[in-house]
Amino acid sequence: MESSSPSATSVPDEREVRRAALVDRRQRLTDALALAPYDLILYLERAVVYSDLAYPDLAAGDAYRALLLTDEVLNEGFEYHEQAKGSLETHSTNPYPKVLDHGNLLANIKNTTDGEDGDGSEPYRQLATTASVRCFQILSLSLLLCGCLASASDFVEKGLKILPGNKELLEIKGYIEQVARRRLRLKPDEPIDFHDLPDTGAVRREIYPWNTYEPDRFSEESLSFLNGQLETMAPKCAVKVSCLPVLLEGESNTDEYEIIPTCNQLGLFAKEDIAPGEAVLKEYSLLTANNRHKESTCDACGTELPPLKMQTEAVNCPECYDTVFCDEFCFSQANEQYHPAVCDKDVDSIAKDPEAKDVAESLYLLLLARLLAMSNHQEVHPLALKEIKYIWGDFVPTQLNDIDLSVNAGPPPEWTLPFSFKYNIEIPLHVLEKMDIDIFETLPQHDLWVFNTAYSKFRGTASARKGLRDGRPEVAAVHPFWCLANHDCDPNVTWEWGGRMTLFARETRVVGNRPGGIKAGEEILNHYCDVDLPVKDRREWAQGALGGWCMCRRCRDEAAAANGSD
Ligand SMILES: C[S@@+](CC[C@H](N)C(=O)[O-])C[C@H]1O[C@@H](n2cnc3c(N)ncnc32)[C@H](O)[C@@H]1O
Repeated sequence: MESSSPSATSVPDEREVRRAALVDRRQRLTDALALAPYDLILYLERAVVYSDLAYPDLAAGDAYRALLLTDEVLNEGFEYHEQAKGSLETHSTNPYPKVLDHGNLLANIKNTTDGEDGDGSEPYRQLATTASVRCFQILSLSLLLCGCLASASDFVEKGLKILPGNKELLEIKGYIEQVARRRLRLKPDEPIDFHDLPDTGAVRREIYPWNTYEPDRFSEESLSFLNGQLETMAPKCAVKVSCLPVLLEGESNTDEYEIIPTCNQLGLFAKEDIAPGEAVLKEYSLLTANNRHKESTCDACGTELPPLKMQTEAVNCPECYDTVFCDEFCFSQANEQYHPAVCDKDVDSIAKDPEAKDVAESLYLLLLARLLAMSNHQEVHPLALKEIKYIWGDFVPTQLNDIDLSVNAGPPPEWTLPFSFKYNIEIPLHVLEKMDIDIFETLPQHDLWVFNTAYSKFRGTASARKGLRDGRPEVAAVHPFWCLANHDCDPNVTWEWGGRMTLFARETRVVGNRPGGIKAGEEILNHYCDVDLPVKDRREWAQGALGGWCMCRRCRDEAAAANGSD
């Protein structure tokens, strides 16, 4: 009989109890924001909770929304001025809200305003100015913790312009300089060129404890939904659980091992025999993006349009003439699924023709913009849209991400979601504003954690196509069923993306030149890299999409053979 000793019963430790209390407080503040969406103090309070929970990115997101609301309060002509001012006036100015009583802030503000002759110092204006400095403090420290030094530095300077002697801001400025020196490898006396500061970092990639949209991908319900959808696009395939090698970060001595650790994920499997050369899956997706401004691709499916003279079936939207679709089908699908949300709204020029360093980020952002347009037009939460709901997000368990942060260290290696102020916070909100969406009223659909979750799913599943002009990625798309197929360096399919994403059974296999074709029960094995390359190059190429060093049979055999011959 099993006995239960006191140590066997799970007593939550102090850290867990504190964490649960903070998650609970976050929920109460989120509920309060649903009732008072223009209340900048609530945003600041939630930002502090996010900081305490070690989500500096989410803290920065809330502090930025609070900062936008301070602008609304201070500028009478702004769209939400009345609502933001009204909400702020519900808070006391004596004493000030607790969230503003931080370090020397209130004393500094008092000293600065005591010398003034009362001009413009209506209580709510003073409160808004004080709150803006608190926003700059949270923004600069949080962005520093995420590794976004240029934005952190920008916000610290903006805060210091209002309160030049503020001790907390000066301290943060000092930390930014320390980290900048380390990241730029500067000697202590070398000057820092602030234009050189890195501005991308990493944040936690996880299913947030409050995310109720993530399905159990292995449940009967999910699998039967996915298989129902698959019926028309891949009638000979089924989605099933697949046992995959656990991927390592780089080279290891396990290539020769017979048994390696595995994990369960989803994959595509043949239900019936598939002949060599036969189409395995044909998928149409509107979750596409194009980062060239006036480009000749279909706005809906991303197909390259034929030269103008030859266009016979192409359709221009009669309302916003510049938007072109390859045919009536794409035009009607776009109108059903997303186009009215962006039609004639001047969203088109955002993030187009980016600098070389921003090409990939711009495509991910434009995929997010398309998702938001679909969500807005269809009135479905972005994470509930079937185009991304079931997608693999390469999430790291919350417990592994929950580590102490140090201002001098930068983001820990467990944090794997690339992050920048510009692409995760600023531009997505700008896109929504262009779409005439009130970003405050629609917080549940447009909270930063929602954007981060969508980004987690796009990275690792989106495919991109290079432009003919300069070979840079120009068009990207997410095909939620195509991306269920796992990788192998001896693939049994190959793929082609025109208007549809198509998987074909290979005529011959790479290893041993065996005949192609797929037998019922076999897994559909796609390729995420050029399989004609040598093993080391393949592993390096596939690493981004796979999330680690490829451990397929072919890679392990070839690497072990190469090691043996060294
Ligand atoms: C595009 S998804 C493929 C579908 C995914 N297995 C799912 O459950 O939805 C890519 C992810 O699948 C996993 N994967 C694909 N091929 C793999 C392989 N050969 N070995 C290990 N993991 C693989 C990796 O975790 C990768 O990040």
